[in-house]
Amino acid sequence: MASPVQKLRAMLEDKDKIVVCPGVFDGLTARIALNNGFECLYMTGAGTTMSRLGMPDLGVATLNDMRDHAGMIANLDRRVPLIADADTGYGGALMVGRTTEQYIQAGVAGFHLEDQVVNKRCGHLKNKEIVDEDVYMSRIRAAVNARTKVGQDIVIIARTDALQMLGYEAAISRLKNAIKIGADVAFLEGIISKEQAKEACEELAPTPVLLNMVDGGVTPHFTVAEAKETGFQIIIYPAFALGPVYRAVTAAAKELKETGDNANAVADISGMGPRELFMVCGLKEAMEFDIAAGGSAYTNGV
Ligand SMILES: C[C@](O)(C(=O)O)[C@H](CC(=O)O)C(=O)O
Repeated sequence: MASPVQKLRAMLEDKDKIVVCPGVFDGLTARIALNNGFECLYMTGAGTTMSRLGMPDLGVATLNDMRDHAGMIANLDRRVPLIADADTGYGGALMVGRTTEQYIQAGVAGFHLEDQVVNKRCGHLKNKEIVDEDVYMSRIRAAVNARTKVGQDIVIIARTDALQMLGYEAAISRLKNAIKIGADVAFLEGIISKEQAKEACEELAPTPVLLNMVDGGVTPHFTVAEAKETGFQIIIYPAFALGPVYRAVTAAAKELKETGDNANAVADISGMGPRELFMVCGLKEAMEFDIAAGGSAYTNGV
């Protein structure tokens, strides 16, 4: 069986293909995306920071938070590659190397590293700060060298946040230089127009380019078909699950608080008791595994 990273590389080699990655932020949202047949997942750092730490995307999550979360998600279904956010790499070159090794060991197929200061923020917020290009290059080089050192593959996605502060030319130049030293995919954060998107894909070709589809951020809305037509080869949706979960849980909270009942919220999942919900997270396979190993706890069901 091809490894997750081999699968991701094969998808990227197909120039007629766009890899669609719903953003997941925990085991349940990952399971829902997997059960709906997506061929690649994206672990959002913003969502991880919010769900795991209850904090905004301001560089609060550490390597340990991110690696543990990514490892859990990547191993739910080893047939489906995971692209995971690795922010700034969490420190100097040595730390970026360690991050790379640990993401590889965790089973992550691809990850992105950016040029914001370690005290970073979501790429769609104002007043970002970036590091000098030589520091950024040392991050990318550290990732490339760590990959070589462990002798196992991972797709390195170079992200630049330089567009907001330095402008288009400087941002593209950073991405080109990152590619020259071994990055596999380019990620221009905070694209502000469809024209800019097209120009970037053309200038960076044949390197695959990733589109970060943050609705409500600075980038205009693209459908998958439009992104493909523009020349992107990966599209990530960081808020794919965050928005729906926020809305649904807020409605349920209001209902229970205001009416003293949760009838509407329950009606939304009618027919789903605990057993059906656990099915979403592999109940059937877990029981089958136990039975196949000779266990008797689940032979009569649950
Ligand atoms: C892609 C991103 O790094 C993420 O954490 O998912 C964020 C997305 C977001 O905050 O909505 C980003 O910086 O664009």
